Amino acid sequence: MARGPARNLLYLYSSRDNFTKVRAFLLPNRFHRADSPNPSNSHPFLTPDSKFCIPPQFSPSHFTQSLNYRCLNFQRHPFSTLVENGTPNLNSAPALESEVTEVDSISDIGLDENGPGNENLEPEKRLNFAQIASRDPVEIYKELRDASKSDKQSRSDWDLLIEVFRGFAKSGWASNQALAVYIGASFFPTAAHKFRNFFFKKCKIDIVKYLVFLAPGIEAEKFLFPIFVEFCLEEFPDEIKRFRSMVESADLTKPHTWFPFARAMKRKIVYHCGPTNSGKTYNALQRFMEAKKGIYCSPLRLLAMEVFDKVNALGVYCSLLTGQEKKYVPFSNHVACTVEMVSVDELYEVAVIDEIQMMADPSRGDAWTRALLGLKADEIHLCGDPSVLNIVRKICSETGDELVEQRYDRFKPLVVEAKTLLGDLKNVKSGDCIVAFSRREIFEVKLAIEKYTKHRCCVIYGALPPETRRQQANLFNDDNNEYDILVASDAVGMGLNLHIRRVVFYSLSKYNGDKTVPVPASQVKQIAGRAGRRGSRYPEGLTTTLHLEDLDYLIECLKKPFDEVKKVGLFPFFEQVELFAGQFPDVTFAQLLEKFAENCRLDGSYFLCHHHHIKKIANMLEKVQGLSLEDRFNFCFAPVNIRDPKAMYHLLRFASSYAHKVPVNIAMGMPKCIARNDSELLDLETKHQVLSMYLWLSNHFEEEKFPYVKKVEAMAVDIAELLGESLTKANWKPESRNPGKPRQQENEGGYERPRSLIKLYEQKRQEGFSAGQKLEKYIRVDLKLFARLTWDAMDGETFTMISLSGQCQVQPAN
Ligand SMILES: Nc1ncnc2c1ncn2[C@@H]1O[C@H](COP(=O)(O)OP(=O)(O)OP(=O)(O)O)[C@@H](O)[C@H]1O
Repeated sequence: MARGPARNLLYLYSSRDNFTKVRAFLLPNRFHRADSPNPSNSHPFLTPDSKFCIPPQFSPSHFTQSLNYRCLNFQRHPFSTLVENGTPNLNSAPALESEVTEVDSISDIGLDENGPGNENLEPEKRLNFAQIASRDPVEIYKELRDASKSDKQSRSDWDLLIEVFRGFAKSGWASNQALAVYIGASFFPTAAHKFRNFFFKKCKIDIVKYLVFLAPGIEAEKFLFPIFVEFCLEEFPDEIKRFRSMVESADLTKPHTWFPFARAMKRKIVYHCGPTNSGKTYNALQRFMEAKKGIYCSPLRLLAMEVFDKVNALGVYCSLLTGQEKKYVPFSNHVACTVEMVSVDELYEVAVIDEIQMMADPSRGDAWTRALLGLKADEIHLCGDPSVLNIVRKICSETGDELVEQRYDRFKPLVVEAKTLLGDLKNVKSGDCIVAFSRREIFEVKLAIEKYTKHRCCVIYGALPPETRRQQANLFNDDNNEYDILVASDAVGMGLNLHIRRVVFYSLSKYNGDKTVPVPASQVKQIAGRAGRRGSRYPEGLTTTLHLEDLDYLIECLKKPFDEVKKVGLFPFFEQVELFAGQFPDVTFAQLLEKFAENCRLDGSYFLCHHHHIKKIANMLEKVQGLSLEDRFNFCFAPVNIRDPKAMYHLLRFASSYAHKVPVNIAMGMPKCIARNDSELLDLETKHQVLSMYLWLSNHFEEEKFPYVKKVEAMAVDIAELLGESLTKANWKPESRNPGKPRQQENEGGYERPRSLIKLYEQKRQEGFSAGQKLEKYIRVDLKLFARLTWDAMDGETFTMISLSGQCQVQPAN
């Protein structure tokens, strides 16, 4: 007999009138609140593409539907037409295997070699299958349970019955349905096996005949399933309870219900939707500054710092809060923060969430989702491209917030220069930003430009501290110096106000940690869009590629509409992980995260953010004794480059000191002078990252455990300055952080002139074109407009410019 909750479960389930209650009982949401909209309508499991996928048609009432369905079938196909002369039509049954296997004890069942079939019974004793089909499965189960032994079966029926149960045990459908009553997929085969043994020992002739009539397949599975559920509820209460606790503790469904206070508010969401350089953030910040109390949430420290400076300069007191720094400005009611630091406890009049499309970021998306769902603000301004507009609409309909959409267009046109740099960096011009997707390439390009032209280059890439990036940006923006070219990584796409005339893509593919892939169109747009920013001296923004071959891809990316995002990121809070950890007391933290990812339930609009880097840190910290689960969780989010062994070593050291309750010291020598070569530069970068990590930890753990904050801050400022100076003077060949990665062939100067045009010419010559002959190429600009791009294969003089604002401008060679 089932005990405790399982007994209740059985009781509720057993009463067919109580399906709604069963549903509420079976499928509670841990985060469900009484005031959440329509709790009983919530779907218990995932959408079809989630891990725990219960087909949408499933609900406990499906059992009744299933019965009705069978009855309906009978009505449509009268029993007499299916069973001629009382003989069920078994033609559709699959051929039986000759062997009879897996029967525990054949002597336990009554086997009658010449036993009666329905056709052999007197007409009045013939079985009414429609009646059997509509019987309450609870009653059938009870009847079986209470039977002392099984009725005698014919050999052929028995063989077919074995097949039916074999099919049931292997049924993906049944296994999936069983999840809803907390029979896990790994336990399902055992449960199905025991159910079969139970059935064989107790089976009644009418049920057997009906199953034989249904034959192996989905109909038989649907008939058996509710009986199986009754069996499981009584036989496996502990397994069910265990699996249910595990599933519930990994429940990430209905994330909007996690923020009851935000749900209690009627928020107004304003979506500023448009391409880069269209004034979205500017307008949102106007509202932010007008408000009595406001918060600006930034994707980058750098951008938070920019807003902090700008807003204070305009006379609105504003504090700064990032993972690494807390700058409190007295009397301030405004704060500029990084999105991960946003408070969902404070009440604000206006909140701005910048780059809202980053909700879909595979590793950081959860921070944007949390801000959108959880911010307690009367007005929330979202700035971003249109890719997440639909999903924001959906979220607003769930949260009950009002959504206002504001559309924007670029201030200045973005124009593609079809001439390209013809593969030669000597063709760079003042105001160019050359975009390369690796640190190594960035330095190669800088070296080549400075060697072969009169231009000087500033450099911006992700591993540089925000202060250094700003210093380089200022150097580039300032007309009164020789630094008129910017060489940058994709880090240039966000957060800096740069006076770029033309964005030139050095390449349009990048290494993603695994292989080299094309740069996604949305990123290409974002980067190209930096050209011709409002306020800069250039009347329009230009973009092009170094190589002619890359031009098509650039144009394709620019004209491609934004892909609609279908899912946005989520990640469990510590409390959720802690609850889940209760189910697995003996596993490591990395294994725990893995198990959480395997078992968590998500609604269809959400995905679980990547946790590879977290797992890597968790594995490294495994040998550190004395850290609580919460400590481990927090250490795993520290900003560290997991591919940098020195930085990882320092993190391990910090965690060990923390665990041993000794003050965490920085123990790192300060460099005396600027970097003279690439390895010294790399060392400066790493040192700054370690300092930054120390500051981050001091803000996320008890401060007294990190007593050297002031010293570390001063060191970080010094290193950022050294980095800036080093970059200004850098003229060496780059080294790779990743020596294993194959490098492109280099020549003496560290840069080989790309051969695209030469290759093209050679190829065309072989195809029969004579020198000077015009080649023609048609490039599709938008759905209707085609621009004819013509260039001279010999001299590369003629060029065409294609406007993507809908107009085609063909310009003569200059
Ligand atoms: N009404 C305005 N008056 C003066 N300057 C403006 C105005 N609107 C925008 N700007 C300036 O234009 C530039 C681009 O604006 P903004 O940063 O708001 O664009 P955006 O659409 O948010 O682009 P991104 O997504 O690239 O940040 C900024 O330097 C901003 O200060």
